[in-house]
Amino acid sequence: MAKINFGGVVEEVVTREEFPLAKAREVLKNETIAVIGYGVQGPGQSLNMRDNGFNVIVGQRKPSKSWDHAVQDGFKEGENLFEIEEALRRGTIICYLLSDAGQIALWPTVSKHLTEGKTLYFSHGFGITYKEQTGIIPPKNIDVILVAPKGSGTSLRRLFLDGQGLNSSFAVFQNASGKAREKAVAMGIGVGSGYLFETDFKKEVYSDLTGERGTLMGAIQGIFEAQYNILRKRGHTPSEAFNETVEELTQSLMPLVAENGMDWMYANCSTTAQRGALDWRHKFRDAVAPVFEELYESVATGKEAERTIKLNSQPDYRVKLDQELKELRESEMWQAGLKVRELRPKK
Ligand SMILES: NC(=O)c1ccc[n+]([C@@H]2O[C@H](COP(=O)([O-])OP(=O)(O)OC[C@H]3O[C@@H](n4cnc5c(N)ncnc54)[C@H](O)[C@@H]3O)[C@@H](O)[C@H]2O)c1
Ligand SMILES: CC(C)(O)[C@@H](O)C(=O)O
Ligand SMILES: [Mg+2]
Ligand SMILES: [Mg+2]
Repeated sequence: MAKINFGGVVEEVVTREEFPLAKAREVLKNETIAVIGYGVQGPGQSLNMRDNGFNVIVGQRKPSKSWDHAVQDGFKEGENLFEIEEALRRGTIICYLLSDAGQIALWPTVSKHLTEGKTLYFSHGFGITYKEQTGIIPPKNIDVILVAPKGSGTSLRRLFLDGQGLNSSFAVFQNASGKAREKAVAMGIGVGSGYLFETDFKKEVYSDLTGERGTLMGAIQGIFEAQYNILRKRGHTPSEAFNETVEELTQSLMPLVAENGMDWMYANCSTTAQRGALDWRHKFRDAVAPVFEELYESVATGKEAERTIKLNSQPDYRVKLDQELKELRESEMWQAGLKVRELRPKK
């Protein structure tokens, strides 16, 4: 493990240099890796592992859109694409990549196939951490590991095809074989991680749920809306409000942050902008800090898990989610965004 100083705190990470793909292939050479579920992570992880030379099979309900998606991606029925139970029977490493709510429904089926020597793999600490609510309690005589790519399965695949890699966390919950850690790291390299940092199942799920409800997805939309609304209320046009709220951020400023940090982005803006941003950041931080306290508490007490399980286990959960996404898409702000995107000059 490489020791890296992250802002004054030394942590150990696994890089591709010290754990090359050839080593990962050697560790997993006798394994049949069964990816159960072909939603967002399923395609990204299984295609990267397949391209990396691992023995991957996909298990998916048939007929379903996800089954057709797997066929389009080159998986062949009876060869490396099976109905879920058949994939569970064949797999030695079971990658449980159904939705977190879906994992509860299928657990009685999955657990039947978790015989001694097999490995259960997750990409989220959800099922294990909230076991009182999920009922996911694996048998003691198997390895239970986690590799959680820190980003969308779509980005995992895109970055892999670009020759880069998304960072992932990894963790071991049960080490029946004595080799669980090595297997987890090998899987992390196999799915195309850039580097891997160690965590445990609880920390993974607490940070992940906080992040996606917070700055990564929930808070960012909330802040966009608040700023867009005030600009519109004060007489600005939709195009001006959208450009000043979203387009400039994604097209001009965030790429600079990604490249070289916030101070560098600030330094590439006017001194007027720097003065204002450096003053106002404190007020925004203090205003949202109590919301983040509430959010973390909701995650830690299991309230977020309870709500997710309850709503995403209903038969029409997909219809309802799609309806809410449609409302977002059809809001004035994002309709303005659609037009702004169309006006971007093409290469
Ligand atoms: N989406 C991401 O990019 C992402 C990133 C990191 C980690 N994760 C984690 O990876 C896991 C998989 O997430 P995802 O977003 O790919 O899942 P998803 O919501 O896209 O669902 C995956 C598949 O589960 C199937 N499914 C749902 N309920 C089912 C049921 N009852 N029986 C059989 N099949 C069912 C769906 O048809 C779908 O093909 C989750 O634990 C998630 O938290 C996801
Ligand atoms: C891609 C995310 C938000 O990082 C993941 O955590 C998810 O749940 O989809
Ligand atoms: Mg998540
Ligand atoms: Mg995440």
